[in-house]
Amino acid sequence: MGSHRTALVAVVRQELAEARGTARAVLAAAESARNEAQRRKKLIREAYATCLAQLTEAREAARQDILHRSTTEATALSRKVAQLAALSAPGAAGTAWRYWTPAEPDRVARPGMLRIGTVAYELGEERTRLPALIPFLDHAHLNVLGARPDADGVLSGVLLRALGTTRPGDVHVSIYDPENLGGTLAGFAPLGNAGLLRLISPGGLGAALDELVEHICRVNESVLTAGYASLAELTAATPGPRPEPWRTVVLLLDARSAAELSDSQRAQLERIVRTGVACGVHLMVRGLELAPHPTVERVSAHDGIAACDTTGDLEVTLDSPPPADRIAGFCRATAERLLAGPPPARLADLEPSTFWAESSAHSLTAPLGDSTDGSTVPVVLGDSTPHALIGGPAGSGKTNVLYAWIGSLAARYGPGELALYLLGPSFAQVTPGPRDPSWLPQVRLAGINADGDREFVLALLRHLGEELRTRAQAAKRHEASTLAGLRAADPHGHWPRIVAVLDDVPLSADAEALPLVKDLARRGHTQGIHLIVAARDGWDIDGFPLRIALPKAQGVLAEGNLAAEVIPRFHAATDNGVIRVPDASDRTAWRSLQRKLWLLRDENCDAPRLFDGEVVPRLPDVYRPSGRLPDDVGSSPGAVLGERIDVAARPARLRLGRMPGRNLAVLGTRTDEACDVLAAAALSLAAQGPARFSIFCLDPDAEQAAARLMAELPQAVTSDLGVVPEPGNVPHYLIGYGLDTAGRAQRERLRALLADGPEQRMHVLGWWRSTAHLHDDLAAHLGAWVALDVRGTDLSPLYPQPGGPEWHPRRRRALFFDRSVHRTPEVIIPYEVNSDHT
Ligand SMILES: Nc1ncnc2c1ncn2[C@@H]1O[C@H](COP(=O)(O)OP(=O)(O)OP(=O)(O)O)[C@@H](O)[C@H]1O
Repeated sequence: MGSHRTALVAVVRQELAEARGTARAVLAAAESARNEAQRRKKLIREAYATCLAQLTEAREAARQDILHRSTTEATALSRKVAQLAALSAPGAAGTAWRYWTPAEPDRVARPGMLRIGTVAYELGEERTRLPALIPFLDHAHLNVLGARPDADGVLSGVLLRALGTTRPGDVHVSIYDPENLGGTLAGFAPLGNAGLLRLISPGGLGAALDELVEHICRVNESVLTAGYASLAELTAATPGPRPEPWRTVVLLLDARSAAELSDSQRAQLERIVRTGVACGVHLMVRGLELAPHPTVERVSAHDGIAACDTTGDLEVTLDSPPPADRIAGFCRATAERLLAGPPPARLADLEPSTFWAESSAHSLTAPLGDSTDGSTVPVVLGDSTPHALIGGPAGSGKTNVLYAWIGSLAARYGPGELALYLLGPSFAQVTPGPRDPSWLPQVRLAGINADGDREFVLALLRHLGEELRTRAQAAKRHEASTLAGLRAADPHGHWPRIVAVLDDVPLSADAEALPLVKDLARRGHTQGIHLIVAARDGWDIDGFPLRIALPKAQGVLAEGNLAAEVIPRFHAATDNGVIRVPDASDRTAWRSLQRKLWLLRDENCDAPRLFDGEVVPRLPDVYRPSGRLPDDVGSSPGAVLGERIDVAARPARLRLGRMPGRNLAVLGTRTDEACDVLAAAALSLAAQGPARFSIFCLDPDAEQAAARLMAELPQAVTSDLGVVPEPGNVPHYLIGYGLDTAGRAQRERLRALLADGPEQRMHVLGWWRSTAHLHDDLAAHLGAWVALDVRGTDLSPLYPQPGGPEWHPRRRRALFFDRSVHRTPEVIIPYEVNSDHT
């Protein structure tokens, strides 16, 4: 029993121990599960916190980015809006009263918007303002409602800006102010002095409205007849002053006076609202609500704040009214200017709406200036007025008239229609210069500083004579009798009208030039060649039917026409009336026009040739030996001696063929020029092919020049004329300096060379200081000479006619005579050869 119990106890114990063990295990598992759950919970918490932080960060970054972008875009947008506002209301239309000055626009400018205040808005941290603009002239009537002082301020501001952005006289104002009888806008009263302002009496409103409606009918009729939809369109298409001024009618009403308006007055007002803007009639109404219409701009103003149709919901802070003294000062000045007449046209006002759009087939028509009413006055160079004479005393503005005319012509007729030859002291600026590379594309030739070079004037006249002959022959071939006919028969030919301008060129006493001018005047116009001559008083010539007289000019206009006596400064009188000439000599204005035309030119258009009598031409590089020379030299190489005084600036050449007398004498005491002539001759001969040179210098003053020439010439040797060089196939030139002092033996050899050399291709090019040492035995073999400071009579031994040629020596000019070519000698400009290398 005891053992049974013991066994039972043991079993129970055993089971209890097992149960305890199981319970412990379950507890341990439960604990570890709890730990795991807690760990997970912690992890989740941490992840949640990280996620939250990241999200916050991302949200902040996105917010900053959006903020930055919106600020940048808003700044750019606001800048653009500000630019747009400045463009829509430039200058006097938009500047604050503190800085305000009136600005007269170009004739072609159209009215823009006008500022009445500002609109504020937030830009980032800042508060910014933009001008609040409303339309007026050509666009809208203005209907201001609200508090009286605010409304009056808006009205006076808009009226002042409208007047200050248009030309004096272009806006007429009528004011109906039944309570204050004009006192409300008293500052504008001075406009009345020039007829620009009218007060409508309290009983006169009906008549005034009737008259406005009639005016609208009349304007409408002429606008529609001309094929336009509005006065603004007609004005834009019509050159000159406005065909009709704008009419601005200010009605200052209050509740009582508004209630007193009769039905017919209200009906007339409605008509004006509907039709006025297209006819330049604008209402400015306070105290009465106009019937809604697209052309009515409504402004409601209270306590310095306004809302208007153009700015919509935006609140406008109104500008304070313009200062009364500013209004009065402006109106006084405008009235005075108007009474003094409109200002003269500017050079830019002579420009056509399209450059180079005209054909010169029948004439050249261009305005020279405007008349006192502001309309431009065209001047015609054509069949009945082919040539013009501009006369007036010194400083009266002749050159200025020429510039105005040239500019006006050049703006209308392109280089295919017009070619200009200009001779006068001021024409350098139409050619390219170091400071301004532009030129006038129609100019073929400009001559300046030619006072001492009548040869240049003659060359130009002869060139025109040549052109006349060429055209006459072409016309004959095509059986045409006028330029228009020739151009029609030969449409691919190049037949521009030619205008030659001679400004202050001494012609009257020139027995050679005058017949050439007369001949051109008589026959030029049929071939499209026109002359414009500007001269001081005392020059008169037949064949110049178009007369332009400057103040105090004598004998220019028809007898009995005293206009020149009475016209003021900068005016010009013609037989048809008085012209106010713009300031065309103003460099900035001229350059601006020239630059525009220059940019229009064709790429093949050559720059004009400039002849400047004070500039010494350099020996062109093509006449210097450099690079590969031709193997063969022609049978009569040409020695280049200087520049010919002609239209094309060609070199004067002396042909040195195998014929007796083909030698050259350079005569005169001006060492530099003599050395330059010899150097140019020798270098240009060397540039044409194989040649030999012997340099023979007897004058110490010329040694340096002789040495320089030696250095530049290939195959040159010095010589003392001890032996006469052997003839050969290659031409041989003996360049002799200061041959006056040659000894007897040298002279003998020289004579032999002069006499027999040329036929064996040996030629002497020699310099003698005077002709005294050129005895007949030498002179007989000198077929050509270049004379510097030698009197004409001293040249008689070398000249076929007794007494020698007529020659008045002057610096850097030489008389060139080649017996086998010239009938009379020609004046040349010796090239400068050595200025750049010493
Ligand atoms: N319409 C004008 N408006 C303004 N200035 C002008 C006008 N016409 C001429 N002038 C000025 O008057 C001055 C003299 O003009 P210009 O040289 O044209 O006279 P001119 O008759 O050719 O003189 P001269 O006979 O001495 O050559 C110049 O300074 C020129 O700028």
